[in-house]
Amino acid sequence: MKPVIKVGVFGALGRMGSEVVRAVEAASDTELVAGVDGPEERGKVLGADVVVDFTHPDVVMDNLRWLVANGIHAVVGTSGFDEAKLAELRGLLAENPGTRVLIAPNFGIAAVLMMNFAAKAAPYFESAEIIELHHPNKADAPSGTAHRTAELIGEARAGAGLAAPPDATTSEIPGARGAEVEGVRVHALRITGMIAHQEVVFGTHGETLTIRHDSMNRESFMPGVLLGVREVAGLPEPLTIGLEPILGL
Ligand SMILES: NC(=O)C1=CN([C@@H]2O[C@H](COP(=O)(O)OP(=O)(O)OC[C@H]3O[C@@H](n4cnc5c(N)ncnc54)[C@H](O)[C@@H]3O)[C@@H](O)[C@H]2O)C=CC1
Ligand SMILES: O=C(O)C1=N[C@H](C(=O)O)C[C@H](O)C1
Repeated sequence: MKPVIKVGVFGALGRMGSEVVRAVEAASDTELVAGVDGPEERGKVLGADVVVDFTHPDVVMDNLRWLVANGIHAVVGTSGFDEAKLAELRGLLAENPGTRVLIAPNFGIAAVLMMNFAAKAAPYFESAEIIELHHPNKADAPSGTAHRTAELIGEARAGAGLAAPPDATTSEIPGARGAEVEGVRVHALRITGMIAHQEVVFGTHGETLTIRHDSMNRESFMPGVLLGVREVAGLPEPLTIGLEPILGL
Protein backbone atom coordinates (compact mmCIF):
# COMPACT_ATOMS: atom_id res chain seq x y z
CA MET A 1 0.00 0.00 0.00
CA LYS A 2 1.26 3.52 -0.87
CA PRO A 3 2.12 5.76 2.09
CA VAL A 4 -0.34 8.53 2.93
CA ILE A 5 0.62 11.88 1.32
CA LYS A 6 1.16 14.66 3.86
CA VAL A 7 -0.40 17.88 2.55
CA GLY A 8 -0.24 21.53 3.60
CA VAL A 9 -2.62 24.18 2.29
CA PHE A 10 -1.70 27.86 1.70
CA GLY A 11 -4.76 30.13 1.56
CA ALA A 12 -6.62 27.73 3.86
CA LEU A 13 -9.33 30.22 4.89
CA GLY A 14 -10.07 31.33 1.33
CA ARG A 15 -12.82 30.20 -1.05
CA MET A 16 -10.63 27.56 -2.73
CA GLY A 17 -8.24 26.77 0.13
CA SER A 18 -11.08 25.88 2.51
CA GLU A 19 -12.46 23.48 -0.10
CA VAL A 20 -8.99 21.91 -0.49
CA VAL A 21 -8.73 21.42 3.29
CA ARG A 22 -12.06 19.52 3.22
CA ALA A 23 -10.99 17.41 0.20
CA VAL A 24 -7.60 16.50 1.71
CA GLU A 25 -9.25 15.53 5.02
CA ALA A 26 -11.89 13.43 3.22
CA ALA A 27 -9.52 11.47 0.92
CA SER A 28 -8.17 8.20 2.31
CA ASP A 29 -4.67 8.62 0.82
CA THR A 30 -3.99 12.21 1.99
CA GLU A 31 -3.51 13.72 5.44
CA LEU A 32 -3.67 17.43 6.32
CA VAL A 33 -0.46 18.67 8.00
CA ALA A 34 -1.70 22.25 8.39
CA GLY A 35 -3.79 24.93 6.76
CA VAL A 36 -2.01 28.29 6.62
CA ASP A 37 -3.54 31.66 5.74
CA GLY A 38 -0.57 34.05 5.97
CA PRO A 39 3.22 34.02 5.44
CA GLU A 40 3.96 34.20 9.19
CA GLU A 41 2.36 30.74 9.66
CA ARG A 42 4.28 28.96 6.86
CA GLY A 43 6.51 26.96 9.24
CA LYS A 44 3.45 24.86 10.19
CA VAL A 45 3.73 22.94 6.89
CA LEU A 46 7.37 21.83 7.42
CA GLY A 47 7.14 18.05 7.21
CA ALA A 48 4.54 18.12 4.42
CA ASP A 49 5.28 16.24 1.18
CA VAL A 50 3.18 18.64 -0.89
CA VAL A 51 1.69 22.10 -0.34
CA VAL A 52 -1.34 23.28 -2.32
CA ASP A 53 -1.37 27.07 -2.93
CA PHE A 54 -4.59 29.00 -3.61
CA THR A 55 -3.60 32.48 -2.39
CA HIS A 56 -3.14 35.64 -4.47
CA PRO A 57 -1.11 36.53 -7.58
CA ASP A 58 0.93 39.07 -5.53
CA VAL A 59 2.12 36.55 -2.88
CA VAL A 60 2.39 33.21 -4.67
CA MET A 61 6.02 33.70 -5.82
CA ASP A 62 7.13 34.43 -2.26
CA ASN A 63 5.39 31.23 -1.14
CA LEU A 64 7.06 29.26 -3.92
CA ARG A 65 10.53 30.62 -3.09
CA TRP A 66 10.01 29.36 0.48
CA LEU A 67 8.59 25.96 -0.56
CA VAL A 68 11.31 25.22 -3.12
CA ALA A 69 14.05 26.30 -0.65
CA ASN A 70 12.54 23.79 1.83
CA GLY A 71 12.28 20.98 -0.76
CA ILE A 72 8.46 20.76 -0.55
CA HIS A 73 6.60 19.93 -3.78
CA ALA A 74 3.95 22.51 -4.76
CA VAL A 75 0.58 22.20 -6.48
CA VAL A 76 -0.44 25.71 -7.45
CA GLY A 77 -3.86 27.00 -8.50
CA THR A 78 -3.16 30.68 -7.90
CA SER A 79 -3.41 32.71 -11.10
CA GLY A 80 -1.31 35.57 -12.49
CA PHE A 81 1.85 33.81 -13.72
CA ASP A 82 3.78 35.49 -16.54
CA GLU A 83 6.98 34.49 -18.34
CA ALA A 84 9.16 36.45 -15.85
CA LYS A 85 7.71 34.57 -12.85
CA LEU A 86 8.03 31.22 -14.62
CA ALA A 87 11.67 31.97 -15.56
CA GLU A 88 12.51 32.77 -11.92
CA LEU A 89 10.80 29.57 -10.81
CA ARG A 90 12.74 27.47 -13.31
CA GLY A 91 15.95 29.00 -11.93
CA LEU A 92 14.97 28.21 -8.33
CA LEU A 93 14.09 24.64 -9.24
CA ALA A 94 17.41 24.17 -11.05
CA GLU A 95 19.16 25.08 -7.78
CA ASN A 96 16.99 22.62 -5.80
CA PRO A 97 16.89 19.42 -7.86
CA GLY A 98 14.23 16.88 -6.90
CA THR A 99 11.56 19.43 -6.00
CA ARG A 100 8.56 19.58 -8.31
CA VAL A 101 6.04 22.36 -9.00
CA LEU A 102 2.75 21.88 -10.83
CA ILE A 103 0.89 25.07 -11.82
CA ALA A 104 -2.58 24.51 -13.27
CA PRO A 105 -4.51 27.51 -14.63
CA ASN A 106 -7.64 25.42 -14.04
CA PHE A 107 -8.08 22.18 -12.05
CA GLY A 108 -11.52 21.45 -13.51
CA ILE A 109 -11.16 18.40 -15.76
CA ALA A 110 -13.89 19.73 -18.08
CA ALA A 111 -12.10 23.10 -18.21
CA VAL A 112 -8.87 21.37 -19.26
CA LEU A 113 -10.82 19.57 -21.99
CA MET A 114 -12.42 22.88 -23.09
CA MET A 115 -8.93 24.39 -23.53
CA ASN A 116 -7.73 21.30 -25.39
CA PHE A 117 -10.76 21.33 -27.74
CA ALA A 118 -10.27 25.07 -28.35
CA ALA A 119 -6.64 24.50 -29.37
CA LYS A 120 -7.75 21.71 -31.73
CA ALA A 121 -10.47 23.86 -33.34
CA ALA A 122 -8.33 27.02 -33.69
CA PRO A 123 -6.60 26.28 -37.04
CA TYR A 124 -9.97 25.95 -38.83
CA PHE A 125 -11.47 29.40 -38.03
CA GLU A 126 -10.41 32.90 -39.10
CA SER A 127 -12.08 34.50 -36.04
CA ALA A 128 -11.54 33.50 -32.41
CA GLU A 129 -12.43 35.43 -29.26
CA ILE A 130 -12.79 34.47 -25.58
CA ILE A 131 -15.40 35.59 -23.06
CA GLU A 132 -14.65 34.68 -19.43
CA LEU A 133 -17.26 35.21 -16.71
CA HIS A 134 -16.42 35.11 -12.98
CA HIS A 135 -17.63 36.12 -9.52
CA PRO A 136 -16.92 39.79 -8.70
CA ASN A 137 -14.43 38.97 -5.89
CA LYS A 138 -11.82 37.84 -8.40
CA ALA A 139 -8.57 39.90 -8.22
CA ASP A 140 -7.17 39.35 -11.70
CA ALA A 141 -8.46 39.91 -15.23
CA PRO A 142 -8.44 38.22 -17.57
CA SER A 143 -8.57 34.89 -15.75
CA GLY A 144 -5.57 32.55 -15.84
CA THR A 145 -7.73 30.10 -17.77
CA ALA A 146 -8.62 32.69 -20.43
CA HIS A 147 -4.97 33.74 -20.68
CA ARG A 148 -3.82 30.14 -21.16
CA THR A 149 -6.60 29.44 -23.67
CA ALA A 150 -5.56 32.51 -25.68
CA GLU A 151 -1.93 31.32 -25.67
CA LEU A 152 -2.98 27.87 -26.93
CA ILE A 153 -5.19 29.37 -29.64
CA GLY A 154 -2.44 31.84 -30.62
CA GLU A 155 0.09 28.99 -30.93
CA ALA A 156 -2.34 26.88 -33.00
CA ARG A 157 -3.15 29.84 -35.30
CA ALA A 158 0.55 30.61 -35.80
CA GLY A 159 1.25 26.94 -36.55
CA ALA A 160 -1.51 26.97 -39.18
CA GLY A 161 -0.15 30.18 -40.73
CA LEU A 162 -3.36 32.13 -40.06
CA ALA A 163 -3.36 35.94 -40.38
CA ALA A 164 -4.78 38.19 -37.65
CA PRO A 165 -8.57 37.80 -37.28
CA PRO A 166 -10.55 40.24 -39.45
CA ASP A 167 -11.65 43.37 -37.57
CA ALA A 168 -12.62 46.66 -39.24
CA THR A 169 -12.83 48.63 -35.98
CA THR A 170 -11.33 52.11 -36.44
CA SER A 171 -13.23 53.95 -33.69
CA GLU A 172 -13.35 52.42 -30.20
CA ILE A 173 -14.02 53.35 -26.60
CA PRO A 174 -10.91 51.84 -24.90
CA GLY A 175 -11.65 48.31 -23.75
CA ALA A 176 -14.71 47.81 -25.94
CA ARG A 177 -12.91 45.14 -27.98
CA GLY A 178 -11.38 43.50 -24.89
CA ALA A 179 -7.72 42.82 -24.11
CA GLU A 180 -5.43 41.25 -26.70
CA VAL A 181 -3.55 38.13 -25.55
CA GLU A 182 -1.39 36.42 -28.19
CA GLY A 183 -3.50 38.01 -30.92
CA VAL A 184 -6.77 36.79 -29.39
CA ARG A 185 -9.37 39.21 -27.95
CA VAL A 186 -10.37 38.36 -24.37
CA HIS A 187 -13.43 39.87 -22.66
CA ALA A 188 -13.78 39.62 -18.85
CA LEU A 189 -17.17 39.83 -17.11
CA ARG A 190 -17.57 40.00 -13.30
CA ILE A 191 -21.11 38.96 -12.33
CA THR A 192 -22.65 38.35 -8.89
CA GLY A 193 -23.98 34.80 -8.65
CA MET A 194 -21.43 33.33 -11.05
CA ILE A 195 -18.43 31.13 -10.12
CA ALA A 196 -16.18 30.50 -13.18
CA HIS A 197 -17.29 30.21 -16.80
CA GLN A 198 -15.77 30.61 -20.25
CA GLU A 199 -16.91 30.71 -23.87
CA VAL A 200 -14.53 30.38 -26.78
CA VAL A 201 -16.22 31.66 -29.94
CA PHE A 202 -14.84 30.68 -33.35
CA GLY A 203 -16.11 31.83 -36.73
CA THR A 204 -15.55 31.18 -40.41
CA HIS A 205 -17.71 31.82 -43.48
CA GLY A 206 -21.23 30.51 -42.80
CA GLU A 207 -20.33 28.63 -39.59
CA THR A 208 -19.51 29.41 -35.99
CA LEU A 209 -18.48 27.14 -33.13
CA THR A 210 -18.87 28.04 -29.45
CA ILE A 211 -17.17 25.94 -26.77
CA ARG A 212 -18.51 26.71 -23.29
CA HIS A 213 -17.38 25.54 -19.87
CA ASP A 214 -19.14 26.19 -16.52
CA SER A 215 -17.87 25.56 -13.00
CA MET A 216 -21.06 25.29 -10.93
CA ASN A 217 -19.26 25.11 -7.56
CA ARG A 218 -15.71 25.02 -6.14
CA GLU A 219 -15.96 21.33 -5.21
CA SER A 220 -15.69 20.66 -8.94
CA PHE A 221 -11.98 21.64 -8.86
CA MET A 222 -11.12 19.05 -6.16
CA PRO A 223 -10.66 15.87 -8.26
CA GLY A 224 -8.06 17.79 -10.30
CA VAL A 225 -6.35 19.19 -7.19
CA LEU A 226 -6.13 15.71 -5.59
CA LEU A 227 -4.82 14.28 -8.85
CA GLY A 228 -2.07 16.93 -8.78
CA VAL A 229 -1.26 16.15 -5.14
CA ARG A 230 -0.95 12.42 -5.97
CA GLU A 231 1.17 12.89 -9.11
CA VAL A 232 3.37 15.96 -8.48
CA ALA A 233 6.31 14.12 -6.85
CA GLY A 234 6.63 11.78 -9.87
CA LEU A 235 6.48 14.42 -12.61
CA PRO A 236 9.40 14.16 -15.05
CA GLU A 237 10.06 17.93 -15.30
CA PRO A 238 10.81 20.26 -12.35
CA LEU A 239 8.04 22.64 -13.54
CA THR A 240 4.81 21.47 -15.18
CA ILE A 241 2.10 23.81 -16.46
CA GLY A 242 -1.41 22.38 -16.61
CA LEU A 243 -2.95 19.00 -15.82
CA GLU A 244 -2.67 17.96 -19.49
CA PRO A 245 0.42 15.70 -19.18
CA ILE A 246 -1.09 13.94 -16.14
CA LEU A 247 -4.35 13.38 -18.06
CA GLY A 248 -2.44 12.13 -21.12
CA LEU A 249 -3.65 15.04 -23.30
N1 LIG B 1 -6.47 26.89 -10.87
C1 LIG B 1 -7.77 26.78 -10.51
O1 LIG B 1 -8.44 25.80 -10.84
C2 LIG B 1 -8.39 27.87 -9.70
C3 LIG B 1 -7.64 28.95 -9.37
N2 LIG B 1 -8.14 29.93 -8.57
C4 LIG B 1 -7.22 30.98 -8.19
O2 LIG B 1 -6.83 30.77 -6.84
C5 LIG B 1 -6.53 32.02 -6.21
C6 LIG B 1 -7.33 32.14 -4.91
O3 LIG B 1 -8.70 32.23 -5.21
P1 LIG B 1 -9.80 32.30 -4.04
O4 LIG B 1 -9.71 31.11 -3.18
O5 LIG B 1 -11.07 32.62 -4.71
O6 LIG B 1 -9.28 33.59 -3.22
P2 LIG B 1 -9.59 33.99 -1.71
O7 LIG B 1 -9.29 35.45 -1.61
O8 LIG B 1 -10.93 33.50 -1.31
O9 LIG B 1 -8.50 33.16 -0.86
C7 LIG B 1 -7.14 33.48 -0.79
C8 LIG B 1 -6.66 33.23 0.65
O10 LIG B 1 -5.24 33.31 0.68
C9 LIG B 1 -4.87 33.93 1.91
N3 LIG B 1 -3.51 34.44 1.78
C10 LIG B 1 -3.10 35.64 1.32
N4 LIG B 1 -1.77 35.71 1.35
C11 LIG B 1 -1.32 34.53 1.84
C12 LIG B 1 -0.03 34.01 2.08
N5 LIG B 1 1.09 34.71 1.83
N6 LIG B 1 0.07 32.74 2.55
C13 LIG B 1 -1.04 32.01 2.81
N7 LIG B 1 -2.30 32.46 2.60
C14 LIG B 1 -2.43 33.71 2.11
C15 LIG B 1 -5.95 35.01 2.10
O11 LIG B 1 -6.01 35.46 3.44
C16 LIG B 1 -7.20 34.26 1.66
O12 LIG B 1 -7.85 33.61 2.73
C17 LIG B 1 -6.83 33.09 -7.26
O13 LIG B 1 -5.64 33.44 -7.93
C18 LIG B 1 -7.78 32.38 -8.21
O14 LIG B 1 -7.75 32.92 -9.51
C19 LIG B 1 -9.43 29.88 -8.12
C20 LIG B 1 -10.24 28.84 -8.47
C21 LIG B 1 -9.78 27.73 -9.27
O1 LIG C 1 -10.65 33.16 -9.36
C1 LIG C 1 -11.34 32.16 -9.69
O2 LIG C 1 -12.44 31.92 -9.19
C2 LIG C 1 -10.81 31.26 -10.73
N1 LIG C 1 -9.59 31.42 -11.12
C3 LIG C 1 -8.89 30.63 -12.09
C4 LIG C 1 -8.53 31.47 -13.30
O3 LIG C 1 -8.11 32.64 -13.11
O4 LIG C 1 -8.62 30.98 -14.42
C5 LIG C 1 -9.62 29.35 -12.44
C6 LIG C 1 -11.11 29.48 -12.48
O5 LIG C 1 -11.45 30.23 -13.59
C7 LIG C 1 -11.64 30.12 -11.20
